[in-house]
Amino acid sequence: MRIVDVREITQPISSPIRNAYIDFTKMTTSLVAVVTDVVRDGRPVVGYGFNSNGRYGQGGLIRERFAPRLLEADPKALLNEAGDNIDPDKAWAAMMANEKPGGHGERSVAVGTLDMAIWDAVAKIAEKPLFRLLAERHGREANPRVFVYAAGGYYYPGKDDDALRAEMRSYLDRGYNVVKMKIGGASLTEDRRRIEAVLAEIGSQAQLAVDANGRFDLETAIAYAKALRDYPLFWYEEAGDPLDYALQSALAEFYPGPMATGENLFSHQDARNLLRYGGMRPDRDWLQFDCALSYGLCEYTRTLEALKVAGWSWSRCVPHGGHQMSLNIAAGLGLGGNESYPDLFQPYGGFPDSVRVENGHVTMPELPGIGFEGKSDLISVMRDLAS
Ligand SMILES: O=C([O-])CC(=O)C(=O)O
Ligand SMILES: [Mg+2]
Repeated sequence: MRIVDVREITQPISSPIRNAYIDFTKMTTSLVAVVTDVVRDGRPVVGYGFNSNGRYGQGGLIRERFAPRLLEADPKALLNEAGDNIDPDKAWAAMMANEKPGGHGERSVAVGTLDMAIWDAVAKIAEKPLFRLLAERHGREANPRVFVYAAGGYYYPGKDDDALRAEMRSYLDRGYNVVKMKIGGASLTEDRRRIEAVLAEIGSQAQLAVDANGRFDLETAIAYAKALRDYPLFWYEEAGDPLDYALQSALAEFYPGPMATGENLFSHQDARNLLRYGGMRPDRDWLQFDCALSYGLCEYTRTLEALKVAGWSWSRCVPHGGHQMSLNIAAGLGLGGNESYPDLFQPYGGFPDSVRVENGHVTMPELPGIGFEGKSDLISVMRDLAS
């Protein structure tokens, strides 16, 4: 049993949207396929992965360092004790050989992409949905019903409050009861008007989260906090720079409601520092680390361990990214839910075709692996890369 090939390609996931920090007109993702010599249902097992969204394709790093290390490793050294499957932690260690600690940069994205594909292959070789495999490994009961919220509310040219309201209404029509919109890409006065328009639209049918994408300095973050705390928001996300723990901590003094952050923290050490120094409150705040951007599930497991040590429940995690990998982790390990982008980043984000959102929840189908085979538009681009 061995990995016989690793393929990668950079694919566009661009759209004319903008958050407070970047536009997505040139956004890309790396799609990878880890091809094994294991045969299931008459075809070779291929694991697939991609790097969530927001960090561009990682082809250079994958081609030059991480894929060669996987392929050059002694195949036996990557197997589990029983010798009947790949051990993802051993594959991870092989990829990270001769990498210094710290300075996580974007190599965490390259590794996270390959890690997703390895876990997909491992669960397919085991002939189980990844969420069931994870629950078994951790001695837990899987819960296939997962909370999801609809992320959108971006700025884009010509979009007025009516268009924003219509967008949010369409999420409610599709079964969501928490929606998210961007702030910080306009003045506070304008953002207040946008928020009030959305709150008027959703009424008591849903709750609203807002996301500043790390745009604010301390003063602006606090000015927004003072305005936002009058609204019944689901959360106030990523007010300041992701690594500015002092800002996040100061913000807590002005914002009694739930805060959320973490999508741009790419290691368990950074996550632990957020818990140590960021003033985040385990009884109400939300952690959004995205495994695909942060060295994958092998590292995410260490992040979850750091949560436990700091006294946080895993149910406070609602990962960024809207991908099925985090959906599996949520169902298998009891996270609080997962992001979803009903209209964006397709075909990568979203759910298998059979899945419907009901009362803000989805129920995972019993598909081997991560479940990409259940999403026809996605599996077709994946099979174009390798099948
Ligand atoms: O606009 C983005 O980069 C995505 C984002 O922050 C989120 O989904 O929370
Ligand atoms: Mg965000």
